Amino acid sequence: MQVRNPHAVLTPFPVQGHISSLFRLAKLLHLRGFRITFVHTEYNYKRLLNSRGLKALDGIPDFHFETIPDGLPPNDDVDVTQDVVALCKSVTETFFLPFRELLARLYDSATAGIIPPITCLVSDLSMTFTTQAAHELALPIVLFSPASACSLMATLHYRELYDKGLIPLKDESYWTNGYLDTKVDWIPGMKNFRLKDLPHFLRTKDPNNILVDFLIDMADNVHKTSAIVINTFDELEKDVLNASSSMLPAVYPIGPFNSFLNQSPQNHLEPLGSNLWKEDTECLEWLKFKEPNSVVYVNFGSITVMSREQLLEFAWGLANSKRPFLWIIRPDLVIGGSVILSSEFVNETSDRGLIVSWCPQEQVLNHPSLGGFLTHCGWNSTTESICAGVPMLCWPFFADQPTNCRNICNDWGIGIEIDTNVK
Ligand SMILES: O=c1ccn([C@@H]2O[C@H](COP(=O)(O)OP(=O)(O)O[C@H]3O[C@H](CO)[C@@H](O)[C@H](O)[C@H]3O)[C@@H](O)[C@H]2O)c(=O)[nH]1
Repeated sequence: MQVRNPHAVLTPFPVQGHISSLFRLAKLLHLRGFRITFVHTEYNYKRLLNSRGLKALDGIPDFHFETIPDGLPPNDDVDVTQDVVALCKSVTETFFLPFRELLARLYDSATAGIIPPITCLVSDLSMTFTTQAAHELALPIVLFSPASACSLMATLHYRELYDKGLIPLKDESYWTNGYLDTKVDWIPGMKNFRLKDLPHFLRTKDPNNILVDFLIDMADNVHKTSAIVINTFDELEKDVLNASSSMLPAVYPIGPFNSFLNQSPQNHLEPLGSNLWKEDTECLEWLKFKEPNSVVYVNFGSITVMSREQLLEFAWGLANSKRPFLWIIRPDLVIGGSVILSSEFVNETSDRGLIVSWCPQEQVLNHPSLGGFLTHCGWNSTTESICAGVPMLCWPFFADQPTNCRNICNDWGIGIEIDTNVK
């Protein structure tokens, strides 16, 4: 009898930071002999082809892509992956049916002997509809957390924050009135945390906030699966992982994925990438001419936005640091459109600063010229920086970033936080 490869269907939440890490897990599974079906939204699939070339997703045996619509109105001018609220709403309301249809098609192909039958689904925690589809079709499902164990644990306690009356916030002055300094010392495995250190979605006055409701649904859904994979490792988050063992289904902290991938022979998978923006590789050439450990690398990930004033603060901070810097400014980083930096700034920094719109971040972080990383503390950036041994200067923007920042600066001692008074 012919033995067929196990077949995993992986479904990321359709934003860059979630796609990046699940894609790495897909590659690791493929290296272990799995057939992979990786499910993108139609929109993101088009973006990948645009950024990486039409052939970039073809030709690797047993590594396949499928697409489902994202349910958002077509818009060639606006990047829909940047509107997290709209995406969450659409995930909840529109993704289930096309996903179930896709599984039915894969089932038919497997029955016809064209592909191996689906062994299991591996889905981002945020894609809760996949659990229902798995149960309806009697398929095993494993959930995947692209964020840290600590952020997951905090999110699992959002309902309790409500029950204790700590959220929603009572008034707008929470930024300045010290309320966010309120101690939260009852979440298992998380010592000395304050409200401001928890994933930032709780900073709302709205009792029916879409994102908070979305996260509470996500937390409830966690208990409907048999296993959770987290892109973290025991030594980094021992306390919270220990605490989670009695609260959650089986937890597998099998990260950091980038490190395991880099240790595996994976040249044949090299052409497969997950960056939705086109990478500028010339910055790697530029880095070659810089002193070891000298360059400040500045990157705020794929979703952070900032005001013109904030951008200018960073610009002049970099200019006044007198250090070489590589700064990634996405075209949509600044609210209200791109900013042309003054000729004064350009003259001051042209011999030691390089600005590009997207880079191969892991290669940059591992370059010997890197000295430090000014980061928004996205979990991928955090783990990539840890693996590369690069200290961090932290400017958390939203989501799980305050939690990561707290761990980086207080528990792990590998970064310092920028005190943000500029809004
Ligand atoms: O120029 C760039 C910028 C980013 N990246 C990659 O893109 C990913 C970005 O991920 P992350 O650092 O986690 O930031 P976000 O894109 O902001 O990710 C979202 O998703 C993460 C995982 O859930 C969360 O931790 C973040 O808070 C959330 O904003 C990383 O793998 C980077 O290496 C590049 O390759 N080149």
